[in-house]
Amino acid sequence: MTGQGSSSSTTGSTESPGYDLVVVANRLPVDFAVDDQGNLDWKRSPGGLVTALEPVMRENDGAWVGWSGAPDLAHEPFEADGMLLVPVTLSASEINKYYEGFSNDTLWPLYHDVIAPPTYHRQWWDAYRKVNQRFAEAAAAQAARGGVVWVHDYQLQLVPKMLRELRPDLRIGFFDHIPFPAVELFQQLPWRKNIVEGLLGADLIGFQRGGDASNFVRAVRRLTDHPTRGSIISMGSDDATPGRRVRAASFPISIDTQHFDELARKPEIQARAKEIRADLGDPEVVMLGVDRLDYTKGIRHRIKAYGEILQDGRIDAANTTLVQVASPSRENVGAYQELRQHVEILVGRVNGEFGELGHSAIHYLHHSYPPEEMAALYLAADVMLVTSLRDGMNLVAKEYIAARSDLGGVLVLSEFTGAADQLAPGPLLCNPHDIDGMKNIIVAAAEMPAKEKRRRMRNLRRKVMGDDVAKWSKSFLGVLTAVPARDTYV
Ligand SMILES: O=P(O)(O)OC[C@H]1O[C@H](O[C@H]2O[C@H](CO)[C@@H](O)[C@H](O)[C@H]2O)[C@H](O)[C@@H](O)[C@@H]1O
Ligand SMILES: O=c1ccn([C@@H]2O[C@H](COP(=O)(O)OP(=O)(O)O)[C@@H](O)[C@H]2O)c(=O)[nH]1
Repeated sequence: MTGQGSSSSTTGSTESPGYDLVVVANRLPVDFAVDDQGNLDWKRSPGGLVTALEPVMRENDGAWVGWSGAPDLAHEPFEADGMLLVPVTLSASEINKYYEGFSNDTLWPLYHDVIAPPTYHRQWWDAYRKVNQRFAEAAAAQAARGGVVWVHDYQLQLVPKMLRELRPDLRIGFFDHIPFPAVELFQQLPWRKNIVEGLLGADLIGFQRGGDASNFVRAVRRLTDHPTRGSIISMGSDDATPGRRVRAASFPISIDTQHFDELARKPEIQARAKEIRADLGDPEVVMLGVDRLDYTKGIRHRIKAYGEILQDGRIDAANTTLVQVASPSRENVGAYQELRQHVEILVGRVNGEFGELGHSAIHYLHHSYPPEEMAALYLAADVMLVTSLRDGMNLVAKEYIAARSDLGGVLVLSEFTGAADQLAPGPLLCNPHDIDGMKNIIVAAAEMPAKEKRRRMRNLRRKVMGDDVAKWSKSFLGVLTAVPARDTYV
């Protein structure tokens, strides 16, 4: 299916067959399922990226290229909610090598400060290249002449260069949702130069934090001969491509703030929050952690600190409860399997020691919840614990703030999140590696007077409520579309 380019769109391309705006991300914004008749069915998946891009996709003539999430699932492009969805098929072996392997067992740990040791396998790299090429070809086939293609995240870092080789007329943006590591760590990667050159195929490379953008520019300086000036990298011309400039800058992502604010004001969500507290036995203090079960999130450090606080008698398990949502994630990757074991042993130990009949010290939930339940959990929680060892942004922290129009609740936030760069001062900042320090902060949060909570939450809401995700996508695309359109078309 081919859309009609529209010259009135914000991406401002010329009339030509194809889509003015093409988003390329590892996952499509839908979940596939087999219906009662055995037919393939899909429903929207409520991810942050969908919310962020939906308004621009609707305003423009948008196509979204991504993987369905299942092996060997071949599906024709189809229309959904005013955009074209273009499924990219991955075999079971490619999921193993490209997604679980290179993306989540090589790049993910390397980019998160080697919290877990990255694994370097040449076969995984081959699969990564091959799959990136497939995504680039799918995007090249959909984009209108002079159109805008926005590539997302570490799974697809080679796509910008591959796409530019196929379609030099395009304006190409890339956004990195996770940290970009210091060059001293990045240099471990045997294919470090290919990754840097892959990204430099873009006109604009966005990062969550200024520090990530600087790390990337340092990697460019160390690993290539491209001249740099501040955040601008000059790419020389060759026979096939004219010279151009690449900009690396920070564009911190946000959430649909209004949606979370409105959800949390609904009487049924407020009633659900009360019900959650009642189900927990109406403790004086409810603490909450919500994370994918990922070793970057500092779940073990948090539970260790909490257990020690109970052990020290600084908080009484009889009137305090920790609810820990640990949603299943990347379950075929060894480091995630090990983490699950460690966390569950730790939870069992703390509960065995400090739980009573009818009252657990920790309520551990290995599930995923819809946004309505998330909003109710946020409202039910006196203290929100975000203790990541490293995190690109952490949207949970922002959602908690957006949900607390009652100005109740305290946010404990790790220094090592992108969110901390934006929100401090306001949250109680912690270093999750410093267990004693974190214990003091958790106790201070639990005991904080209501007046101080209100003052902090008011400040935090001032920062978060005016900075929603539509603003994020508009600001990135604003800079990208300011890049002059190129006439070359192959
Ligand atoms: O697709 P999965 O492998 O199941 O993983 C889920 C997503 O996790 C990562 O999220 C990151 O992006 C967030 C929004 O920018 C940010 O707040 C967070 O700190 C990051 O970890 C990943 O980057 C996505 O590609 C995954 O889809
Ligand atoms: O059971 C769950 C757990 C998490 N989330 C959502 O997943 C996102 C997590 O984003 P974050 O940036 O905090 O971390 P990531 O998992 O992307 O690394 C947030 O929007 C949460 O509301 C959810 O919908 N249900």
